[in-house]
Amino acid sequence: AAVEVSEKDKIIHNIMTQYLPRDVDSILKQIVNHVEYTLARTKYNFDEQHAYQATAYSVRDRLIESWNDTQQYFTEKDVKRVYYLSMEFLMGRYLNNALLNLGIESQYQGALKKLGFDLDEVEHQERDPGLGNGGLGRLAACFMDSLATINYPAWGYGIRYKYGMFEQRISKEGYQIEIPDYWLTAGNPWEIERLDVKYPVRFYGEIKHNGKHYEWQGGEVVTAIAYDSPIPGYDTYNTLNLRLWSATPASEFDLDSFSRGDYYSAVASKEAAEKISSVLYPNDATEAGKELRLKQQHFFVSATLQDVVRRFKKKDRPLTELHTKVAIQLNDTHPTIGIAELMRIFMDHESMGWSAAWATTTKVFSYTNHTVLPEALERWSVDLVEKLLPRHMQIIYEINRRHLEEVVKKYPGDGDKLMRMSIIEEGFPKMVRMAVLAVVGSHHVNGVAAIHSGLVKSRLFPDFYKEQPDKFLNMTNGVTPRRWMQSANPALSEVISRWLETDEWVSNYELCRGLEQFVDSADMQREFREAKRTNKKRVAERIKKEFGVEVSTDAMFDIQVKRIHEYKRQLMNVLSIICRYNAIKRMTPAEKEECVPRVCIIGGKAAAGYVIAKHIIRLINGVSKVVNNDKDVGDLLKVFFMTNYNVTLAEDIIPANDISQHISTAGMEASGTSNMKFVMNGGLIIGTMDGANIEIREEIGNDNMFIFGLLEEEIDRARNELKYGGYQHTDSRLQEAMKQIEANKYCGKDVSEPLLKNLQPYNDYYLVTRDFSSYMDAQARVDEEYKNQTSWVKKTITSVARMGKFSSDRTIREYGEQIWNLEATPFVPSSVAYKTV
Ligand SMILES: [N-]=[N+]=N[C@]1([C@H](N)O)O[C@H](CO)[C@@H](O)[C@H](O)[C@H]1O
Repeated sequence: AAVEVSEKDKIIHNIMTQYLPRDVDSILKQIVNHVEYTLARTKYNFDEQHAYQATAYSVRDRLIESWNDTQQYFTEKDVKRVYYLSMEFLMGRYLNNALLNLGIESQYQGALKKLGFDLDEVEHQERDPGLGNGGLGRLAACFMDSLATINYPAWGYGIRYKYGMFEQRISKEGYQIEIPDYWLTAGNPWEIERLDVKYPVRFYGEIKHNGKHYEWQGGEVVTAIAYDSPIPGYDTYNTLNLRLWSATPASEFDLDSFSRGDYYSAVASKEAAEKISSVLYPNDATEAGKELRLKQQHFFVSATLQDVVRRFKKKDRPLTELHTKVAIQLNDTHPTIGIAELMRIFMDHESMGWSAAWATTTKVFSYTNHTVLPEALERWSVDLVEKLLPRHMQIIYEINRRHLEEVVKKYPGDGDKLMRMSIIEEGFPKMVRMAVLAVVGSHHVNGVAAIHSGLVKSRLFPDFYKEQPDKFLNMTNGVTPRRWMQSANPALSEVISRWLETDEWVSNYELCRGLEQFVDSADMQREFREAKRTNKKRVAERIKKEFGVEVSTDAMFDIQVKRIHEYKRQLMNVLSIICRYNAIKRMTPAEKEECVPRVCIIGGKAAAGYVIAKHIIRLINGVSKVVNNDKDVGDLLKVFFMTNYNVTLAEDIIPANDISQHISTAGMEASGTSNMKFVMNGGLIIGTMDGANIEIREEIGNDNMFIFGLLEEEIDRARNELKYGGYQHTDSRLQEAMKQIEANKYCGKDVSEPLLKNLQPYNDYYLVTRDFSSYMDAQARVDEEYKNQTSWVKKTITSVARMGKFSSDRTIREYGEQIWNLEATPFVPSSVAYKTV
C-alpha cells in the first residue's frame, strides 16, 4: 500500500538525502569541519590527538546515519529484539574497527595523509575503554559485532563506568601496582549522551500495600542517564546500539539539607548517587560480594527493563506478549536481579497478576553461565537484599515458595533435593543463590563450551537438568574475525584474501577451509611465514622499547596472556621456564646449537585483592630479570612480563604468537577465548583437555595441538591422592626449580614461601606438580616440532583453515536459532523515509 507522506516528510526528505560521501576529499572536509566546529580549533593548528578526535567525530557521523535508519527500520518492521545485559563490555578501541566495518579505511588513510597525519598514529591516540575484566566482558563485545554483522536486531545494555579496569604498572621490584583508569579524560567521541533518556532507580525504603498492589516507597532514588554508542556491522548497513547507564542524583541538589545549612549532606547524596556507576569491580571469575556491587547490578537492570518495557509499549499490545518481541540474555548471574525487577514492574506498575507476570518473565529471560568455580557463583545475604531491595526480596521469596511447592509435589519428603533446589540457602546468614534464581527464571540455560555445559548440567544444576533437560544447552564461545584477524593482523589477512581470491571470509569464516588445498604450496608457506615475521618484528620492537632487550624473531614466540589466576596455572609456566633456564645453563656448546631459542611472553592483571596471583607476577618478573641478564643463556631464552594487558595489547601481540599456552587444570576454564584468537592468527596451542581447547582439537586435529595433563574426570582422584599422600611428584627438574625459589633466587621470602606452600602435595589444589612432567614432555614435543619449520607452518595453515566454528558469527547464529528465535533483518534503504546511497 502507498505510504502516506506528510508535507513535513517531503521537506525533510529533500534535505540531507544522501549518505555522507565516501571519497577522500569529502572525508578530508568532514574531518577539518569537526576540527573547526566540534573541537573549536583553527584548521591551521591541530595535533594528532585533535586529528583523532575530528576523525572519530566524522566516522561517528556515518554511524549515526545508518544507526538511525536501522532503529527506525526495526521499529517499522516491528521485529523481535534481543537485549544483551552485561556488567561488562570490553570493547577495545573503536576507530579502526569502525573504519573496517564501514569498508572506508583506505579513504580515511588518504584524507589524513593529505592533512599530514598517519592513520596508524592517529588510531593510537584513542583510549582503550576497559569496561570489563577479561573473557566475559570481551565476549559481550565480540557478540555485539557479530549481532550487527549478521543483521540480528539487538541492543547491548550495561554500565558506563567512569573508572574502568585499573591500569597495571610494575614496580621496579617487580610487583603489580594498580592505577585508577579514568578513561574519559579526553572525552569519548563514540558516545551520545541522551539526557532525554533517563529513569529513576530506587534503593532501600519500605513496602506498602495500597489495597490494589504493593508500593515501594522511601529510601534513595537515583537517576540513570543513557549514553549510546553505535555498533557497526561488517559489510552491512545495520548499526546497533550499546546503551550504557550512568548514575546521577535524582534531584540535582538536595536543597532541603542545603537550606538547613547542612551543606555536606547536600553534596554527599550527589556523590553517593554518582558512586554507583563510578568504578568497575576488578574481579574475574570471583564474586565481589559488596553492597555497592549489588547496587550497580540493580541500577543498570532496572533502568534497562524500564527502557525495554517503554519501547514495547509504544505499540498498543498486552505486556503478556512481551516475549514475542523481547528476548533478554543474562550474561552470567550479574543481571539476575532483573527477574525479580521485571516481576515488580509487571505487578506493581502494570497491574499484572502473579501467574501472567511469571509466565511472561520466564519466556523473556535466558541465562549464560561462564564458570563452575564455587567462588564465582554469586550469593547475596537475604539481609542485604531485604535492606537494599525489600520488594525484590519479597518477590524472590514468593518465586521460591511456588518453585519448591512444585518440587515437594514431585518429591515429597526429599528434604535434600528441596535444599539443593532452593533459591534460598538456609544457614546463618541465609543467602540468595543468584544462579538458582537465574535457572528458575529462565527458559534456557547455557554453558560456553561443550565440557563446561556438561559440568553445568552434572555438577552445578543436576536436579534442574533432571527435571528439564531441554532447558540446558551448550553455546560454544566464539570471537569476531573482524577485530581479531582483519584489524589485528592485516599481514595475514591479506595473504588469506589473496589465496582465497575474496575477503568474504571476514564475515563467512568457513570459506577459510579453502586454504587447505594450498597447504603444500611453498609460496603460501612462505607468505604465512613472512606475515608471522612481520608481526614478530613489531613485537620485538615493542620489547626493545619497553625492556631495552633485543630479541631474535627466529626464536619461538611463546605467549600466555590472560587474567592471572591459580587455575590458569601461570605458575606452572614460570616453573617450566626456570627448568628450561637451568637446562640451558648445563648445555654444551653443541647442545646449545641444537636448542630452539624461545621468547616467553606472559601478561595479565591480578585482581587487586588476589595476593597469590600478585605473588605469581612478582616471581615471573624475578625470573625474567635473572634469565635476561644471564650471558650464558644469551638469545636462547628471554622472558618478559608485558604490563597492562588489555584489548589493545592483545591485538598487538597475539598475531606474533608461534605457540600459546592454555594450561588450566581440566574442568576449571569454562571455555577460554584467547585460545581461538591465537590459532586464528597462525599459532599452535599447548594446552590441557579443558574448555574450548577440546573443541579446537576436534576441529583442527590432534596433530596440530600439544595436549597434556589430567582429564577432568581424573581430577578429583588426583587431588585425593595428593592430599592423602597417594602421590608425590618425582620430577627432579621441578625439585631443582622449587629449591631455587626457596633460596630466594628469583624473589623474596614474602613471595617464595606462600607460593611453595601451595605446591606442597596437600595444598596443590590446582595440580601443578601433578601435571608438571606431562607438561614438560609436551614442551619438548613443541621444541622438536618447531625445528621443522615447513611442517610447523603447514600445521598453522591447516589450523587457520579449520577454525570456522570459533567465529562468534556461528555462536550468535546458534543463540539466535536455539534461544532467542530471531530473524536476521538486514536494513535495505528503500522507503521514502530513508536516505539513499
Ligand atoms: N567469569 N567468567 N568467566 C569466563 C572469564 N573468566 O571471563 O568467561 C569467559 C567467557 O565465557 C570464558 O571463556 C572463561 O573460561 C571464563 O572463566
